[in-house]
Amino acid sequence: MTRPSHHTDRAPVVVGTPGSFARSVLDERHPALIERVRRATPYPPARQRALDALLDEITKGFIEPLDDGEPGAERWRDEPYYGQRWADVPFLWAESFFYRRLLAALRHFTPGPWLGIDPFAPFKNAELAGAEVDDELSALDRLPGLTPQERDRTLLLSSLWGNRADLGFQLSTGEAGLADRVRGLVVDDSHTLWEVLAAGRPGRVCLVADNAGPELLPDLVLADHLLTTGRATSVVLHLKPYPYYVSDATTADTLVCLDRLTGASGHAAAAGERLRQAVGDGRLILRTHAFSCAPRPYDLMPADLREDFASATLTVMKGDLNYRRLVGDRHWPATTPFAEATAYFPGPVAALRTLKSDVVTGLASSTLEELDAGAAAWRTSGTHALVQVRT
Ligand SMILES: O=P(O)(O)OC[C@@]1(O)O[C@H](CO)[C@@H](O)[C@@H]1O
Repeated sequence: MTRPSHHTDRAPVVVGTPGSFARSVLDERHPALIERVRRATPYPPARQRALDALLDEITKGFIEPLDDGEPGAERWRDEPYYGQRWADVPFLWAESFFYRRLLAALRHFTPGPWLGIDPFAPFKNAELAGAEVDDELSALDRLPGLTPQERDRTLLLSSLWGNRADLGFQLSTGEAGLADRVRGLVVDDSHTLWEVLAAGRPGRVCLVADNAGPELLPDLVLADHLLTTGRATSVVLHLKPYPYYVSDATTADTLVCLDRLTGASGHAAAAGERLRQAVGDGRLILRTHAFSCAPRPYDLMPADLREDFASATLTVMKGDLNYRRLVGDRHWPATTPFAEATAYFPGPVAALRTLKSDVVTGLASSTLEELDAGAAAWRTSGTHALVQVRT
């Protein structure tokens, strides 16, 4: 049985009525994703029929549990939402279970020819192969010309903004929307982030990754920077144990990114070599925990994960989903202090996130007023970002 969240006084975001952001994810992104997945990989008839059934269920039906024979089904057995309409359950739970059902439909966990095949790999690979990535990697050669402070800021912000373009997001906004983003930070606690790292050195940093490819590359370069500047003696990179939310980074994606770095030139290649070495001598630790794909907020994390975060000088949470899980996917007033929403967290924690869903905390009331008076979709369009730190 799951223990209750610390945040039960705040209502969770449910998928809800048409017109809400959460509902658009279920009504538009998930059906579109099923179509993309089936176009990207030639699945056999039985898998195609399983995808048809899933599409039918999410658009017209009620939530069905995983088959008893599905590997890991016991983890999902006691959930309270089976038999309900997809629109009536918490958004966090619905999305997570959708990805688990998609993998079940494709036999991702079943011994046989489709075991371990990542249905999102074609999208992730295409993104990583893009010329834009070459440009971003060669831009790293300008780092030596910067002051140490400018270097810190550049690498932190490139990791932050790397989160703007996850593949799930592109499904409904299109490439054009990505080009003209305004780079607006709604909260910038980056000075506190560097202070926490300076005060805690030599220490271990947990970096909870989000997306693969163009986000993971700057995350890895940041990890290298933390190691080479002595801010971290080791970096624990938390990855997803299986494909999730389209573009989330797995161990396989990390290895591909390391190759992409070492295959480049200049600073990128040197960082790639150092990171390979760091994996080899235990200073860059790749970790996957089942809870990383759980449909739950972090306040319900299991003891071993809590200990991991407690032992770190700083835990850095990347991306929108990690943010939703960190503060609970709940209806917080946007001016609720970030420290209040994350009070349960076992150590200092930082969020690096572009805003791609309704939940936000820690805004100054003047900032909130300004945002509400401007572009309607500032919470969900990825045009804004934040660096928040709780010491
Ligand atoms: O965690 P990420 O990659 O930054 O964002 C995940 C995301 O695209 O998925 C959800 C909707 O599908 C939203 O929370 C968010 O927009």
